[in-house]
Amino acid sequence: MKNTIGLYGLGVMGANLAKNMANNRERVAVFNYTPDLTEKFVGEFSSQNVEAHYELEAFIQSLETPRKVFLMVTAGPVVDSVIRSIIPFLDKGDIIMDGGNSDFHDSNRRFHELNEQGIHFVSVGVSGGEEGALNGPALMPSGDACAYSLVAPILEKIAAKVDGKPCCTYLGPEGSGHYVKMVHNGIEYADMQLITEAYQFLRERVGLTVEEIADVFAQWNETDLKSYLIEITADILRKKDDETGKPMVDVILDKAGQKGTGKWTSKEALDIGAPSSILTEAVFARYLSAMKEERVHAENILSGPKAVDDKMDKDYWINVVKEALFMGKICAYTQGFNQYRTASEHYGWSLDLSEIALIFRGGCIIRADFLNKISNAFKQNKELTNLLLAPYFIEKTNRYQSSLRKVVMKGMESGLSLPCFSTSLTYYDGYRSSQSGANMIQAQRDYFGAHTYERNDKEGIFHTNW
Ligand SMILES: NC(=O)C1=CN([C@@H]2O[C@H](COP(=O)(O)OP(=O)(O)OC[C@H]3O[C@@H](n4cnc5c(N)ncnc54)[C@H](OP(=O)(O)O)[C@@H]3O)[C@@H](O)[C@H]2O)C=CC1
Ligand SMILES: O=C(CO)[C@H](O)[C@H](O)COP(=O)(O)O
Repeated sequence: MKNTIGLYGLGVMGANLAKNMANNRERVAVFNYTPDLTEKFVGEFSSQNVEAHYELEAFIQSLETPRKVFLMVTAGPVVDSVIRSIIPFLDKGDIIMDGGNSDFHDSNRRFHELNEQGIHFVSVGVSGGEEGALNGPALMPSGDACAYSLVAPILEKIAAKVDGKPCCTYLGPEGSGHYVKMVHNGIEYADMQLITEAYQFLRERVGLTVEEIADVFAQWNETDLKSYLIEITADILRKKDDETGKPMVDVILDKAGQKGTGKWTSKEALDIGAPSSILTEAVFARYLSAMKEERVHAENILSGPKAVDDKMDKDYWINVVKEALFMGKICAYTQGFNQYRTASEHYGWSLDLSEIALIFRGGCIIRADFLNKISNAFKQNKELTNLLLAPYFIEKTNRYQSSLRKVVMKGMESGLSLPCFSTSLTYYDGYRSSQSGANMIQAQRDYFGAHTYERNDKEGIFHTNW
């Protein structure tokens, strides 16, 4: 009997996706570039639904037609070289899926190049890490809708489920699925940075211990802040280092790494004119964190405000920080979904923002209860220009904006760097201001470069002889 799907790439994600498919009664052929990972996979997982292959041609020929090949390999040129290697064994109508964190520009190109050869290409954004890949990731597929309908039964089966609905929906043409995954990661960066700033404020300004902050996060996870990232933050704060007995978080070097998807989101925001400032500030915060040696040097040279030793009411401030964090998250998700809307218009993709929020409810790193509210907001008003203007978010921001202000002011006053909290507030205040100050910029542009301006009292294009 032929296999229903082929999984190429048995690294961290690919191995677990193959197990997930087999556990869901798909007959999976597996292949890896080097035999070592295939041997490791076969050694740790045995299932009558898995057939391991060490020859590429035999792997492809073991698949029922139209053949469905799922690639889970390192993003970038590797994907192109793998596609080139399997093409000779494929027939017209076969389907290649790419589940890696590929740049959507590459996915657009691959979609069209393969289309010309009669091969369907489905971009599949995958989120959920190692555990999600095994037990149910969030999947963001795009490409040819007919091709998707052929792989949908498998993808929807292996995806996470929330309220019985798979966290997997066809999103749009070309590489739009990888675009959705990219911005998901941009939002992920912002969410992580906001949580980090809440933690820093509670520790350095309010004076809570690591253990107390773990309890605070665990308690927040019982509220409207409930989310995977809040949950794991509580777990992280409880973990002690075996060697020193110190909290794990205190022995980890404060230099953040990154693989690039957050940066791509920001570059793309600049290209299409989406004001994703909080997402971008989170990328810059990682860059600044990576300059550890310079920061250590500067600490002894550059002055800040005098140490403040006012006693802060712990219970009062825990609640203020909670509301500030929720407010920051609302602004960050607003920017991410605004970027989807702008990209959808820019590329002509017709992305359904309500469906994207539904996919994110389970399996993925940014899964959170309040994605239901985001989904409802876009479902109730398809023309919604900005999430901040949806009734639920108007009510929340009206209540929480003053808390974000309090945390930013207290933090700034004491010299605490709060890049995403402060940028959230700046974005919120900027968006709700009918008067922006850009009239001055227009005047300056016209003064030095005769770039012209519009007037607010009559139609037309004007220039002043300054
Ligand atoms: N880890 C995570 O949490 C997530 C990762 N992703 C994305 O999934 C993809 C895979 O990630 P992950 O499983 O973590 O990575 P791993 O490093 O664990 O696995 C990489 C895979 O790519 C293969 N590969 C590398 N170079 C080549 C090549 N030249 N030709 C053929 N195959 C090659 C490797 O095979 P070999 O051993 O032979 O080199 C291996 O199977 C990436 O795009 C990643 O960004 C997406 C979501 C979450
Ligand atoms: O895609 C993911 C989750 O959704 C990966 O975990 C991602 O690689 C994390 O990004 P970075 O390494 O840049 O922090």
